[in-house]
Amino acid sequence: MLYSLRNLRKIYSGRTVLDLPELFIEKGKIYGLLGPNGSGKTTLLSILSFLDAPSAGTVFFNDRPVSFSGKALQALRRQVVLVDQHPILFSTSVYKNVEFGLKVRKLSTGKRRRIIEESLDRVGMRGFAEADGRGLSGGETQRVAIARALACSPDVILFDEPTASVDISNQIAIENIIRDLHDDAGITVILSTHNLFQAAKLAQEKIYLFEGRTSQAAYENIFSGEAFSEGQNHFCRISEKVTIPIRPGHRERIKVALNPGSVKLLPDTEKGEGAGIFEGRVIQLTQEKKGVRVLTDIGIPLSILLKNREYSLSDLRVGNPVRIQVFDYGVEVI
Ligand SMILES: Nc1ncnc2c1ncn2[C@@H]1O[C@H](COP(=O)(O)OP(=O)(O)OP(=O)(O)O)[C@@H](O)[C@H]1O
Repeated sequence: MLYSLRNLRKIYSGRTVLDLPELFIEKGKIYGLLGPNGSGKTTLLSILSFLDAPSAGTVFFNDRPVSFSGKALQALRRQVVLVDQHPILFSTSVYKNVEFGLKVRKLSTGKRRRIIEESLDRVGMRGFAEADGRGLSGGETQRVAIARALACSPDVILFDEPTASVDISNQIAIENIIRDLHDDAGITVILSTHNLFQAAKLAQEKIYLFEGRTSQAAYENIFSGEAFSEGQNHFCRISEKVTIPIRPGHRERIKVALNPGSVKLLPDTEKGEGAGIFEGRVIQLTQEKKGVRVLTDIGIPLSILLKNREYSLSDLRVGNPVRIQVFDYGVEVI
């Protein structure tokens, strides 16, 4: 087994944010790590990449217990690399950015050149070798960060939301790169994503996290909140600004899943406030098989699925304002 996690916990200021009695990850597969904001995906990735130690429990890597200190950790960090959600490149050429890890390993100039060119080729960025790393778009930066990771010839690459801040064309390119890493180079990939469709497309195995624990269900838009009633109307308060209508019969703290297909897009002209109506911004647009997924920020990140026709009639753009309505029938208490 590549990873076995036993009784693993991460505790921040007395709060348990990760609680995994048992988790196994096999070699040579692509794993999708799914879960709402704050469910512990990034925390788990930083432990799996040996950048952060668990508060309790044991991580076995290739069947050996990992000690999160000392020299052995350096060797493990070469085998496993994490590509951050917002990678930071140095203010120098793309070439030199990729070269950095290789210089540390004291490889000859010729060997370095070959590895850098190969890595940049794999991500389609060889033409950018002399460009300044700081002048690239989000998607290009992400691709260079992948090349930088690849240059270290790791056995495992972890991605934290690899396509969260890139446009659609880069998203497709990055998904293809990830697929090739697995298919051609046999690298084990673990990627966190909010996007169930992306996980379905890329991953052979899925791990669902909710509030730091693994969960079985593939629900989307999962939130916790307080259920309350006002007369005949029933609500769940998810945050200070976001209260959604729910069906009757619930009290106190509940978990809800909002079906992305039953959230309605309201035209700009339809003004007025009401239960379940929210204003926010478009964060990300993704073409999927069944339609277009719109990630919105309405005070909470909410994913909506629009039919292609509905999308083409709208003028949704990343960064633009959006008005939506949530209905009680689209909210499942789980
Ligand atoms: N350094 C830290 N100190 C205190 N709390 C933290 C720290 N890092 C993470 N947390 C908390 O741990 C929980 C899990 O966070 P984490 O970033 O792992 O979630 P996530 O699933 O990656 O979320 P997102 O999708 O928003 O990135 C959150 O409640 C977060 O506030």
